[in-house]
Amino acid sequence: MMNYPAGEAADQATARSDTDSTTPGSPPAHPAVPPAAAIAAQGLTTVRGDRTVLRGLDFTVRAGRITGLLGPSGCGKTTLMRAIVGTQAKVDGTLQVLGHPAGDPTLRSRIGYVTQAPSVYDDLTVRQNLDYFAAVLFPGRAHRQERRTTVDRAIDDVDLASHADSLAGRLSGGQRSRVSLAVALLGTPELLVLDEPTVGLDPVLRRDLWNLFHQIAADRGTTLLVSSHVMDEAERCHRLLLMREGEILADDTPEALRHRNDTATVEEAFLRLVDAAAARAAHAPEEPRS
Ligand SMILES: Nc1ncnc2c1ncn2[C@@H]1O[C@H](COP(=O)(O)OP(=O)(O)OP(=O)(O)O)[C@@H](O)[C@H]1O
Repeated sequence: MMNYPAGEAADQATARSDTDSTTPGSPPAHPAVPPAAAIAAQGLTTVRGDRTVLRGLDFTVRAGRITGLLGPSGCGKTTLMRAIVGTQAKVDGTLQVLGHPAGDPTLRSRIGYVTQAPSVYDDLTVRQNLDYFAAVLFPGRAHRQERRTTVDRAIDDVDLASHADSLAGRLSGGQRSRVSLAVALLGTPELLVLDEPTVGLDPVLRRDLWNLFHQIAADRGTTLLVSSHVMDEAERCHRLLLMREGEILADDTPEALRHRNDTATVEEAFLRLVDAAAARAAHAPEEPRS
């Protein structure tokens, strides 16, 4: 894998510049120049089957930053990501992505989406998989050199040069996930939506992938929205959206979350916010939950 600068120092430096907050109860800060929003949601509600999975979400995701979408299994992270990339039905409210309504056809080439299940062809090699998707993105003989350069770069990005000629079906789970990520990187998307990209990876690979995410954000100006239910990954993000049961509990930097909740870790801050939300719900009038 490419040799990336230490992620955490870079995170802390950039996190310090993201000091405003939309967590309920916190004083609003007013930066001189409001940061651009890559994603803006208002009243975002989604029903799946007979359940309301997202419940009136209001949030923004900043351009050029890494935003972690964290919360327990089943809280609605994948559903929210599907809404953002335009593959989720029954989405109500307002959801603007890169200045367009989510799902707008012009967004297709501007967003890279990596689902939890790797979407690769097992009977093709790593390079053949990437060649195939590159041919869709950059068709024709005129783009031959561009295809080759882009495929080489994507393979290098995810540290699979030594497996470029291996069949995808013979790779480990983590390696197949990285092929999926390489596919998403081919078109140099402005927004990368990554659904639990580090699940099942060993600590060294997880660190290397997070360094890659920071490199992509810093060098290419890409906005990354990365879901995880592993709270220690929270510290690697510039900003966090903490979710629980279809609601956003906090939208802030890791540092501000720890500070405001007077905790040593984001995980403890999250648990405090969960307890506070449960206490509020216990005192609120009964509402029907579908
Ligand atoms: N196809 C579906 N039909 C009906 N309900 C669904 C469907 N897919 C997911 N759900 C429900 O939507 C809720 C949110 O699921 P979602 O996959 O968005 O959660 P998640 O936070 O991504 O979970 P995980 O971390 O386990 O991937 C869950 O209660 C789930 O049961």
